[in-house]
Amino acid sequence: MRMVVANWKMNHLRRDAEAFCASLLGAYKPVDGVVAAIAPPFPLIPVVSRLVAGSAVRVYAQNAHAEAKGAYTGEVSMAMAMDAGCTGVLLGHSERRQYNGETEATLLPKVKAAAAQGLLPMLCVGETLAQRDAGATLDVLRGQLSILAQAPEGPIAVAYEPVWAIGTGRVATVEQIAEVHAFIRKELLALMGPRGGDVPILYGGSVTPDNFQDILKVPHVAGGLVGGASLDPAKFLKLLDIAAQ
Ligand SMILES: O=C(CO)COP(=O)(O)O
Repeated sequence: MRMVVANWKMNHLRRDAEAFCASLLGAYKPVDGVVAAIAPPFPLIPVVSRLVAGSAVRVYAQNAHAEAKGAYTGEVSMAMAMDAGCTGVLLGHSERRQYNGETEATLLPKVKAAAAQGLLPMLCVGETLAQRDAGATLDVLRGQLSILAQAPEGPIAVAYEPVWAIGTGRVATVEQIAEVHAFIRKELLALMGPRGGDVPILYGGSVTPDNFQDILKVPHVAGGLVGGASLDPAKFLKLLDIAAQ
C-alpha cells in the first residue's frame, strides 16, 4: 500500500480549499493500493470532508488532544476530529515539536487516544540539522520511536521527516532516506514485533513530482507526507499518479 498525504499546515482559506477540491476531484482517479489524504487546518476539515465525501480521498487532522473533553481551551479532541470527518491524525510533526513543545511524553497519550477513537495515528519523526551533523540521527529517531513499544492495537503509520529538508527545497538523498527507513523498520520490528513490519513509513521533506519517483523506489518507503507541493492540486495529482505507477 502507498500513501500520499497533503499536509496543508496553516495555509488556505475556505475558497482555496473549495478550488483545490474541485480541481482534485475533477481529475482524480482512485487506484487500488494508493491512499490519498488531505490534512487541512481545523476550520477547513468539515469543508474538505464535505467536498470529498463519496470520493476515495481521506481527511486527516494535523494534531489533536489526548483528552476526550474538558477544560482545554483552544484544543480539539480526537472525537471532534473524527466527528468532523477525519480518519487519521498527524502526531508529533516537527513543527509541533518545535513550537508547541510536543515530546514523547505528550505524544504517547495522543497515539493511544487516536487509536482508541479509530483514527489512524501517523507519528512523525525526524532529526534537526544539528543532530545530523553531530552524528546523532539514529539515536534521535530511536528516542522518538520508543513510544511505539506501547503502541495500541490497530493500524499505525510513521512519517520520517528530516527537519532540515522541510520547506527548504533540500531533499534528503536516496542514500540518506534508505539508511533511515531501514533503521526505522528495524526499530519498529523490535518495538512492536511482527506487526512492525506492516507499518507504512512515509518520507516527507521537500517532496515534489520531480523527486517522488526516486524516493518511492527506496526500500521501506510507503509514500510521501507533503507540505509545499501539496498546496497545488496539479502537483498533488501528479504525486498520486507517481504513487500509482
Ligand atoms: O513538513 C512537511 C510535511 O509534513 C514537509 O513539508 P515540505 O514538503 O514543504 O518540505
